[in-house]
Amino acid sequence: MSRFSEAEKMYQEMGVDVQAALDKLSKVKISMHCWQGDDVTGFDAKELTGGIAATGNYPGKATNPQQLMADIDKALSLIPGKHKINLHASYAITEKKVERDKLEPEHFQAWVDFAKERGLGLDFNPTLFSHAKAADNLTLSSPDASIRKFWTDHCKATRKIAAYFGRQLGCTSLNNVWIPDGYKDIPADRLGPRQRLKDSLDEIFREQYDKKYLADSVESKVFGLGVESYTVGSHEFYMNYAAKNNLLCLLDTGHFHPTEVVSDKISSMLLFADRLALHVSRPVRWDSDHVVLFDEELKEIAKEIVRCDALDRVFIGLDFFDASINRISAWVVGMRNMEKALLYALLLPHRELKKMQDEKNFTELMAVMEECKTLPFGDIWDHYCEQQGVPRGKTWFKEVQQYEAEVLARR
Ligand SMILES: C[C@H](O)[C@H](O)[C@@H](O)C(=O)CO
Ligand SMILES: [Mn+2]
Repeated sequence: MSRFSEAEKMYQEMGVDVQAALDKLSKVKISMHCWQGDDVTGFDAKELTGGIAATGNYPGKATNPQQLMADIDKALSLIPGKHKINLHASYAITEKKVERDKLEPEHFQAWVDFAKERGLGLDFNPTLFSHAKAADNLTLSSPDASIRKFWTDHCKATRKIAAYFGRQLGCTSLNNVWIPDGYKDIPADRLGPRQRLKDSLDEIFREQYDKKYLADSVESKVFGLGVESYTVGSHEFYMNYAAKNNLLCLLDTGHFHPTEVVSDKISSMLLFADRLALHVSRPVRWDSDHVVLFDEELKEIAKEIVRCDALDRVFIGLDFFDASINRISAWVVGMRNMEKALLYALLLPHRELKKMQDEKNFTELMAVMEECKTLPFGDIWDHYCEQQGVPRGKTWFKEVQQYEAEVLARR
């Protein structure tokens, strides 16, 4: 009997249908963020601003579209499943400089072709940072009407581009608005900037697009570097704005107070909205954007999505940028871990566990939950990787090492 068959039998004894779990996982699309490949630099900017920072100086980062695409290809060859690539507007591929408020779908045609050839989806984000007009960390909430107009036009342009992605690829594109706006020190006026942000958003979202192709989300944050005292786009602001305007609320796991967990928010959000978006990251003491590990909170997030039967209602995207390690390895570890967490969650006997909770059988609930932790999960995961034609175990790392020696080290 193979290790997989033995493992499958053990899961069956717990009441879990392994084949059904593998089948469900193979249909999940995770959005892999392009910006891990070049430390959020983009092709139209020089310096990363906006209260976020990529720290480290690992050699071999992508510095042009060809390199970034080649690196994404390498990473995807080591990740099971068919996924999406998450782009920022700063990754437009243009012959001459095109200002961000003038971007059009054609400036992303190379990405559309790239995605089409590989059967991938594309998600999108306006880039309201790393730009002269965002120098003070004031964009959509700026007191300067010309600055607000520039960024409002930019966001409108990105909605049009994302809708184009959705139509071209036959896969809904999520366009997520995140802005760096805030103040370093205690503000004299909290309402004004939020009122201006609300007005800008009303203008951005005025035009209606087919929801089959475009999903709009807004991402909150608790604080950023240099804007420690006040963030205009707070969680309360965006949760209310999204609910009232039928948009998706995007929860970034690094954008809450350190003892707050996104896993506990998912069920509440899904009770009141059709769809939810996530940026899965790993905050270490703050919004540090470390690579996602197969840790307790990641498992808990995956469990909540699965328990709510919401795999088709939650847009799962990754958001981290570690410049201190091999960037392809960072992608592969994060993506494989997100998938591992989903598989782990799909392999739990949720109905039985829920029944124990409802019957106040908390002793057995704890005992069974603990037993589940030592089921031979790794054998099922290895089988899934083989089934999907990617290396299992740590064999993928050798390929990263080889790519580093042959490609990255020569840049
Ligand atoms: C580059 C991303 O859009 C950015 O990380 C944003 O999503 C964020 O999380 C800012 O802290
Ligand atoms: Mn984010």
